[in-house]
Amino acid sequence: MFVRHAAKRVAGYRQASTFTSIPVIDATALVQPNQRAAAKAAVAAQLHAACRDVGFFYVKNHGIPAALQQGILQQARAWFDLPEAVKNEILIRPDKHFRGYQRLGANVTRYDGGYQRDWHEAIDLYREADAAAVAAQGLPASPIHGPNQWPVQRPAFDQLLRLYLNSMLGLGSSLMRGIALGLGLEEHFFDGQRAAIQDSYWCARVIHYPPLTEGTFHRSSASENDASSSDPAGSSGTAASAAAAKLHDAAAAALKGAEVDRAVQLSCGEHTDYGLLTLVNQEDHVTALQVKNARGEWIPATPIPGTFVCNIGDMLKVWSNGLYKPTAHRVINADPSLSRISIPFFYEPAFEARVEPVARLCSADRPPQFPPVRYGNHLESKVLNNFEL
Ligand SMILES: N=C(N)NCCCC[C@H](N)C(=O)O
Ligand SMILES: O=C(O)CCC(=O)C(=O)O
Ligand SMILES: [Fe+2]
Repeated sequence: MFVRHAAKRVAGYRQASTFTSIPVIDATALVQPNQRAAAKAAVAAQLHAACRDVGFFYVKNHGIPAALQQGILQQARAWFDLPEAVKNEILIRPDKHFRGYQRLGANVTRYDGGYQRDWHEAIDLYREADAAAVAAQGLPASPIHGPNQWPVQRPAFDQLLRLYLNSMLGLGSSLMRGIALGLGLEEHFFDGQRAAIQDSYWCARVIHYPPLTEGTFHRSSASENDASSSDPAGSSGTAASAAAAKLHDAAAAALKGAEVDRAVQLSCGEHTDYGLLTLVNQEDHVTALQVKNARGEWIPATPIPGTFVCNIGDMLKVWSNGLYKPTAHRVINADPSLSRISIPFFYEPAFEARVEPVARLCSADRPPQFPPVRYGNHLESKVLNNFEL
């Protein structure tokens, strides 16, 4: 099976696709030391086919220990069981750099002409970026730069999460090396030489999806979710946080009045991811993530124990000059008796990365399809517009 794919390495622009299942890829050759080049190339060819034709794949034998992959889900579940007042100690806010705990309904999915609240609660974390250090490098400030609000209310979770995120950063970079090879690029293409700041501006979202059948979103609880009225510390802050608050107010004003009543409440609305590569750690007991194929059919990403579900994001579309496109997906947690935990880890470009079609993937037939974009701008355009806090 390896050999057949490996022999057939063509970068055609076949348009995805009427896939009805999601391929499973064994990552051993990318994550274990001293692997033969031919073995890496074989995995790279599978990644290439999956990214081009589906935009989604599972990885197995990824090197993250089962105890860590499972343990972090269990710890997360216990954290979400804490009283609301405790969780609100790390409430997400503009002046907390959009990091921390988002309550049910705080995150929204935008549609033409409106938005709908997603039916989940979550903790958002990003690569920590110290504002003073950013300034010292002569780089511009961002409302997103800052420290994380770690879930210190449960130290065991906090500690395991730090270990987990570090491990996922390693796995993300290993898989991106395979993807670089699959594109016919130098193995380390995505490692950091693409940017002024060397590191991936990774993101992680620890998510709890209650069953949808607990009721569609109530407008009354929407107003309870008004962070500014319930948070005495909200007014303190520096010029930077004032600027962040102002930016956010402008975004919120754009959202206000545009909340739409859609017939169907979703756990997470249809979207593509923002960056390079998403790795989803999901509980095994419920199928809720769905992936859209070219016929508009929703294909379930049924949990396969021990794997991560992976998908590519908007920036890989640009870098690959449209050879790879991010695949739309959504979450519907419909079973009334089951709640679900998932932890997507987003391996992203550096904040300052200038993302543009790679010259080798452009030709006279196919000139650059996208203008260059600074990843930080793309991220800000999403994060500053996807919260109704
Ligand atoms: N945080 C990242 N990168 N994940 C993508 C989240 C997409 C869901 C969000 N409601 C939206 O519509 O954007
Ligand atoms: O919960 C999941 O399975 C995926 C969530 C997702 O698509 C996202 O947060 O970007
Ligand atoms: Fe997603």
